[in-house]
Order: sequence, then structure tokens, then C-alpha cells
Amino acid sequence: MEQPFEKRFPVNAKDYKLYEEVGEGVSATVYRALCIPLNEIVAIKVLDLEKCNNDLDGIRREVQTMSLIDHPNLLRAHCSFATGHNLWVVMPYMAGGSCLHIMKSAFPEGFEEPVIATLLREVLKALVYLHSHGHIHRDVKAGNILVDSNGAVKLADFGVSACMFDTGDRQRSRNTFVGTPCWMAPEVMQQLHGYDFKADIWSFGITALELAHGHAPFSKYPPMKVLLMTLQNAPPGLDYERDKRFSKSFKELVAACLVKDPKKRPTSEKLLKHHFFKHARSYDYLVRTILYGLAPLGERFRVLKTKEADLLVQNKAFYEDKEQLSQQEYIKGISAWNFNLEDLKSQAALIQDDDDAPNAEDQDGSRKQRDRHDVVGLSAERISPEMPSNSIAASSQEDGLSDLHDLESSLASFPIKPLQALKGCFDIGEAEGTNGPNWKGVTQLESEQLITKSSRAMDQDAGRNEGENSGQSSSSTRQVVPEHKKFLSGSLIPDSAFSPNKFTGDGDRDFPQPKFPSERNYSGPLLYRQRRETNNPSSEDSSEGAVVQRGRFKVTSADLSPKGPTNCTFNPATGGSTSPTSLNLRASAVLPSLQCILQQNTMQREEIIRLIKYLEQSSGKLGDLSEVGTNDLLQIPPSSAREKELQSQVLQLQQSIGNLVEELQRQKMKNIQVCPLTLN
Ligand SMILES: Nc1ncnc2c1ncn2[C@@H]1O[C@H](COP(=O)(O)OP(=O)(O)OP(=O)(O)O)[C@@H](O)[C@H]1O
Repeated sequence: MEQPFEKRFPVNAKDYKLYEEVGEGVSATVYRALCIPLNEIVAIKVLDLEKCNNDLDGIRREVQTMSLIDHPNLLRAHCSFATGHNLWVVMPYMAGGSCLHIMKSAFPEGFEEPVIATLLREVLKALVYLHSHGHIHRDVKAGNILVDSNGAVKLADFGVSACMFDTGDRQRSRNTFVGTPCWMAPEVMQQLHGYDFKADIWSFGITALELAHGHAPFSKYPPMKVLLMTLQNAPPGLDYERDKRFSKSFKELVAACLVKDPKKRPTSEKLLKHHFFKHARSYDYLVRTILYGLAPLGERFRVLKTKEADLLVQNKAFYEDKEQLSQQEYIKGISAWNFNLEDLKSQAALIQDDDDAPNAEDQDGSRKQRDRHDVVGLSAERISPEMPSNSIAASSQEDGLSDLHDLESSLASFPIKPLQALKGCFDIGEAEGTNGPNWKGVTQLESEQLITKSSRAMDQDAGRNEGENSGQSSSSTRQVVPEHKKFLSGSLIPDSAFSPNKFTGDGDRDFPQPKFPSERNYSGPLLYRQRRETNNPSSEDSSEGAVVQRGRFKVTSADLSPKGPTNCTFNPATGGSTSPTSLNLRASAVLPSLQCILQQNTMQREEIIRLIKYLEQSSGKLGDLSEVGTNDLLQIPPSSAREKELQSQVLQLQQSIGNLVEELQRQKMKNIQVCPLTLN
């Protein structure tokens, strides 16, 4: 359909001439290129297979989908082939670039409604096609809506698409935590019951807001906060002061898509009939309104990339803290994340909302009211009935402490599997390299302990201010920071390919100079790839259900349950040890238990002494009791209820010391029997 039957694209690299870079994703760099035999300008997506070892299946699926689809609103691959360690995917060149690029270059505040209607209608047609063929796109966003020089609109990037007809492992992949958080549907985040193509409808609604505002709701927040806000807050919408310019039908369309219960969202087919699309115009209209005046794509891309790099350098100077830096990177929309749960918790607390008014999306009380009972899983029960509905979002955004609590309790509210998945995701921050995830020597057990520790610290710090809490949280945080980033513009292709004289403008529409100011809004998703070093120092993860992270969140739904503690722990409640008791138990395995018992014993002794001292001070009548034995003390009849209580506690402690000592002896005996040589 896309190309005439006789047009065959060669599958040999020498038949193509690469020009400038026009886009970067997490896994690929896209170049404008010339197909020499056909004398046709194309785009070539170059994927470095060595860097994508963990996700070859994803790549295969992407290429397969791109070759099989046949719809004018979907970006189809002409052909693909391997060359060296790269995979080249040859596709039509979309000279306008992505809607995200266009907004960043010229429409930082978003598009006008007729433009949005036109773009969305085309995207929806693509979704109707995909859904009717059993596909979920799973990454619908402005960055994946491409426009060509004639104003034709195509949905691109099938890197994480899934097929509803898949079975087995691939079917399971449909339940994975995948997508880009700001656009991700709540049911995808929660993973309670899996999800279907309605997840695309949510992303479509978020994309509508993105096109209207120039950035997606919550795009300035770090990933964990986005998850929390999506799950806890009412869905974002267009109900606010700044959205006056938009029609009622647009607001209704957005509201219809952004319903938390996927069953209540319309299908793509039904949505296409929405009266909002009466505002849609022709492709030509897009050329006149959004493409006119734009510089060639490669140039725009280069300018944006330079600005982003500058911004990153500035931020680096400003934020010495690497966590802050990584947060900044996220805010700017880079989707290659490398983080862990503790980092995210710190970030959730650290993030300040002082750069502008809270998102209008979060403020509207009526929507909250409406959605209170519509929230999947978390929010309805968690919203305090006394709290005015319109203050909830504000407080959840402005109060770092409450964020931390929210975070803890939200995670606690997750069903086990998603919780493990999330933890797995955050702990295993790196998955792209050949060496597996970036698992920096922290076991699941340690991770759990850290979480517990952090939550206890929060309890203790409840009265302190946010900054202190952040610090507290940070200090207990493992410093797993993003890998050093580098900009590898054209790394896969000889530099000469990008020399200015190669920049011919062939096939690219040479738009007149943009009439827009250079000051731009840099919030929003994905501008350039945050590439990671391939030589990840990680080697310790061999977990099943390992995380695959292609710049978007992607966590397998395979069982990520903890492997169980490897060290023996003493259970004070039963007085017994959970350590194995088999005969071939080694002394080295028993000793930690014994040490633990001894430690407990010592602690309890100290507690008794403390109690005695307390008694001594509080009664004041007993004279100098330091010389008096505990038993003697206990002979003295208590003169107050408090004394009585303390005496009984002392008795209990003594009893438990007795038990512990017995246990210690038992263990010693056992140990001697099992490993006499070791102990001798
Ligand atoms: N056919 C094309 N014509 C022009 N530009 C393109 C084309 N395909 C992709 N691009 C640009 O390159 C960018 C990266 O491409 P793409 O999204 O396919 O890579 P990716 O690695 O899959 O990205 P992601 O980070 O979303 O995973 C796009 O956002 C777009 O701006």
C-alpha cells in the first residue's frame, strides 16, 4: 500500500548514503539517508544489536510488526537488514519529525485545537487498525507521532507493542509493566488483572493533553511520583482556567479516555466517531499551520540536542547530587532511566513544586469527586473523608513527607507481584548491557531491610520538616546512580557522514526560518537518548523475570519473588532459630545464630539494667541499689503501679534470658556434635 509493488528497497548498506542524524531513541539512532538505486530519501533507524542483547526479542517484534502493518497512519518499514553489529531499519522519511520535536521547536505551549483534532484523528485511525488486528501499541505519545512533509501523520515505534493473540511467554509479556510512565495507564502500572488495548486509549488521552499543553501531565516529576500521582490522583483533564480556549467536545474526549477503569473507556473505533473530530482538517492544513517556517529536521534536532546538552551541563554544576541530576534528566524527558526504589523514594521527597503552580490537571475537585470511586485499587480508600477533595492533590504534591508515606503505603497496597516487579525494576536499574542489570550488590533481603529501615526512620521523623526527611531518606539510600552518560552522536557511522557538506537538505523540506522565540519549554518526554555504557559493572543478577528496560519502564511479570534469606536469623518470638538444623549443618552457619543470640542477650541485659536504674531513680526510696541484685530488688514489694509493671517486665526479661541461655547452650552442644573439628 505504501510503496508500489515493483519498488524494492535494497538490503545492503552500500546502497544507502547516510546523512545527518534526525532522531534518537533509547535503543536507536535515526538518520536521514538516500537510497541510491531508487534515488529516494529514506530514514534509517540504526540499532546497535550489541547494546540490545537483552531485548532482541523486542527488536525482532518491532521489525516484524513494522514490516507487516499496512495502514497509511502507521510507519511501515521498507526493509531491514543487519550490517556489522547493527540492524538497519529502512523506512519512509518523515521530514516534519515527531509532534514532540515540532512542539519543542515551535509550539512550546502546545497546538491549537484544529491541529490537535487533525493529529489525533489520524492516530486514532492507526489505533483502530492496530486494535482490530489484535495489537496494543503501548507507547502512544507525541514523540511517536511523526509527520511527513505533506502533513501525513503516522504512528511509529512498535518497540513495545504487544499482540493480544499471543500465548505463553509472549502472552505474559502483555502483562508487563511497559510504556513511559506519564502516558502509562493505571492498570498497566498496577498489573492487577493484566490489560488490553484500552491501555492505548489512556495513553491517547494523555497524548491529547500533551498536544494541548506542550508536555504531558506530571512530566516534570520523577518516575515514582508519576506512578503515585497516576494511581492516587484523579485523572488529569482539561477542566481548568488555562484550558478555556478548548472546546467542550475536546474536554469530553479527554475525559472519556482518562477514566481509570479501563472498561469504561471507549474503544478506538467508538472514539473515532466522537464529535470532537469534526474539528479535524486536512493534511495540507497541518503543513500550513505547524510545518511552515520550520528548519529542516536534522537542524532542529541538532539545535535541540545542543540545548539539552548545555542544560545538562548547567544542571550538573548546580546539582552536585547525582540523584538530583538524574531527576533533572527525567524531568527533561529522557526516558533511559537507571534508578532503584530507594533513589526514587528520595526523589519523590526531594522534588519541589515551586517552579510553577501545581499542575492544573491535579487541582480540580469535581473530577476528584467524580473519580473517587473510580480509582483502581488505591486512592478511594486512601483519601481521607475529612479532606476537602480539591486539597488532596495539592497536599500530595506539596508535602514531601506525605509523599514518602504515600509511597510506602502505595507500594504496600500493591499486590505482591507488582510490588516485586517494581522493586525488581528499581533495584535492577540497568538492563541494556550484555552483562545484565546494574545490580550493585544489594540482595533482595537487604533491599527489604532498607525499606523497613526507611519507613521506621520516617516514623521517627514524622515531626520534622521535609528537608530533614529527605536527608534522612537519602542517607539510607544506596548510591546507585545513573551510569555516566555520553553523547554519541553518529557513533555508529563515520564522522565524515555528518560533516556540514554532507548536509544537503535532500528530500527535506526547506522551511523558512521559524518565527518563534528561541526560549523553549524543555519539559516533556524524550528528546535525546541517555546512552549507557555497555560495560555495566553488574554481574550479580541472574534473576528470572529479569527486567528489560528500553528507556521505557519494562518489567517482566515473571515471578520476581525474593529468593529468601540466606543468612540464619534468630526468632526471638519463638526463642528458636530459623536456621537449618540438618546434620550437615556447618559451624559457619550456626555461629551467626549464636552470635545473634548472644547479642540479644546482651541487649536484654542492658535493658534490665536500664530498668533497674529507672526504678532506682523513680522510687527514690530504695537507696543505693547498684549493689543490690535483681532478685533482691524483686523481693521488695512494689509501691506503685509503675513499679509493679516494671518488675513484671524484669521478670519476663529474666525468663527470656534464661530461655536464650538455654538455647545458646543447646546450639553449642549441637554445634560441637556436628562440627567438632571446626570448633576445636
Ligand atoms: N521515519 C522517521 N523519519 C524521521 N524521523 C524519525 C523517523 N523515525 C524516527 N524518527 C525520529 O527518531 C526518534 C527516535 O526513533 P524511535 O522512537 O523509533 O527510536 P526508539 O529507540 O524506539 O525510541 P524510544 O526512546 O521511544 O524507544 C523519534 O522520536 C523521531 O523523532
